[in-house]
Amino acid sequence: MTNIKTDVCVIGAGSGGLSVAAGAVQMGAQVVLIEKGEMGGDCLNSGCVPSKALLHAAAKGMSYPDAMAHVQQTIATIAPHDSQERFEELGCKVIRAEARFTSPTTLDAGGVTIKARRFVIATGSSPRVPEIEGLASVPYLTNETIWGLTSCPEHLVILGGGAIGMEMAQAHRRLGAQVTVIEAFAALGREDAEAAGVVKAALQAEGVTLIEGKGAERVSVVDGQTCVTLSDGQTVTGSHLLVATGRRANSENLGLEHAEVDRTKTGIKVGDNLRTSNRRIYAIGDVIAGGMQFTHVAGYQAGVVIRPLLFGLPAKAARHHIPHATYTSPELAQVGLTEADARETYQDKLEVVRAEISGNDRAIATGRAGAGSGFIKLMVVKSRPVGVTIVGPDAGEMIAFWSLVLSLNLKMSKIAGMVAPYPTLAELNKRAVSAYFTPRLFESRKVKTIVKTIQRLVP
Ligand SMILES: Cc1cc2nc3c(=O)[nH]c(=O)nc-3n(C[C@H](O)[C@H](O)[C@H](O)COP(=O)(O)OP(=O)(O)OC[C@H]3O[C@@H](n4cnc5c(N)ncnc54)[C@H](O)[C@@H]3O)c2cc1C
Ligand SMILES: NC(=O)c1ccc[n+]([C@@H]2O[C@H](COP(=O)([O-])OP(=O)(O)OC[C@H]3O[C@@H](n4cnc5c(N)ncnc54)[C@H](O)[C@@H]3O)[C@@H](O)[C@H]2O)c1
Repeated sequence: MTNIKTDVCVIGAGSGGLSVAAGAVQMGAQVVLIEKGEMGGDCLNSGCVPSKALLHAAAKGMSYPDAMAHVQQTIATIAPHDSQERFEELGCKVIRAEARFTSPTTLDAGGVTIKARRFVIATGSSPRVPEIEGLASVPYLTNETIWGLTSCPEHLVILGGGAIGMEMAQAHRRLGAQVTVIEAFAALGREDAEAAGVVKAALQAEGVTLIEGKGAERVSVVDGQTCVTLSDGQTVTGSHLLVATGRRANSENLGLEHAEVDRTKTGIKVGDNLRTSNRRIYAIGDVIAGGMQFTHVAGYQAGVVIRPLLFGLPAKAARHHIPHATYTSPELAQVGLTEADARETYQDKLEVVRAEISGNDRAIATGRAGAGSGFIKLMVVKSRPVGVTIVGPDAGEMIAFWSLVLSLNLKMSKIAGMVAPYPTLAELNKRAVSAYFTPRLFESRKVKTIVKTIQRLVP
């Protein structure tokens, strides 16, 4: 039995855990990093990276085996950055075992007892498989197993029209599969409804069948095909079933009861400072109850907890400037409040301004400005943006600019100082800001009177 004493012990070597470990060790702390599965976590091995690689391969028209080879190649290229070797070179002690707390200050990992001044739980999440009659006894895929397919499914039935469901639907349709998405409520239901509508229409135009507002009641296998019976009695039969109905925090089996760390059904409870009910233990990333489950959020939170972990300084995680994007074509990106949420919060104080992709010269020149190609929408309150929605080409790239705007709480007049090179999609940002000033400048009697007066006076 080995005993280790350390400054910081990080559980989980995924997006959040790796960032904390790298930051802490490079600033001089002793760090133990524990991982029970693959280094790199969900994002590298079964989430962001393979899904974006598959979407790319599908857009390029690759064959299914070539697309899956591209997925594996992409993972292999990025993997060294997240590897045990790299983290050991940085100075971390890496233990490949399952961690379990044994007391508020100690945990066990594969027979090693670790006592740490501070712990960071970054154990992520797993697919949430709903309780549907028959589901447990049929073969189904999740984001963890779909990457093992070697030939294109004939008909992929997807349960859940969230980010995973819609990205996988488009990729598989483009790779040649028939695809049906079954969504109990509304597909991309947390997004701006109008922007989600643009994505849904694009997928449907490519041949994806989208069934909304009907839950799956029963699943069975008939003649080797998977048969899903919906709440209205309709049946959908396909060759493969992908379950993409949300995530479940990996907060069980951690021995949290021994560590005096409180959790709810949806994950570990933390305050704005990301501290759990045990003041020595922090939690970041997907494992947090009610958190935003994205890689860049886990990374951002890692940066936030470094302050109290290493310097004993207070720190607070903000949410209002955190963007996210769904990488379908067109992409859908959001930061801050959607129009519906902003309307509820600010009512008639809210101004919404927008610009259409169809009017953007770069989009026109590159054949991406057709009907239904998308838009940018700014939600403005007292001359400051409180939310931005972009649906269209490269929306995920464009939203980063607005994250800075919201983070600095910039006024529209300041943002108007930005100049985008011509011709770029980024000009759309400027166009939306102009739309805010157009009525104030071009439709104002007061401005016209002032200009006329000055023109009479200047020599
Ligand atoms: C299909 C899919 C696509 C996605 N696409 C995107 C995207 O495009 N952009 C984006 O921002 N986000 C995306 N996400 C979300 C993103 O993957 C997660 O938000 C991110 O990985 C969370 O990071 P994390 O550090 O909290 O957890 P993870 O990266 O999952 O890491 C947790 C690690 O902890 C380990 N672990 C768990 N329990 C223990 C234990 N007891 N002991 C030791 N180790 C343990 C796990 O094995 C795992 O390696 C996607 C997710 C999925 C499923
Ligand atoms: N581009 C990205 O950043 C990206 C991509 C994929 C995943 N992710 C992250 O991973 C998370 C999980 O993705 P997800 O798509 O699994 O979850 P999700 O919560 O985004 O969507 C799940 C969908 O499944 C539906 N659903 C639930 N139970 C159902 C049932 N029984 N029958 C039919 N529909 C049902 C829900 O109404 C919901 O629309 C995302 O919320 C996001 O945080 C991010």
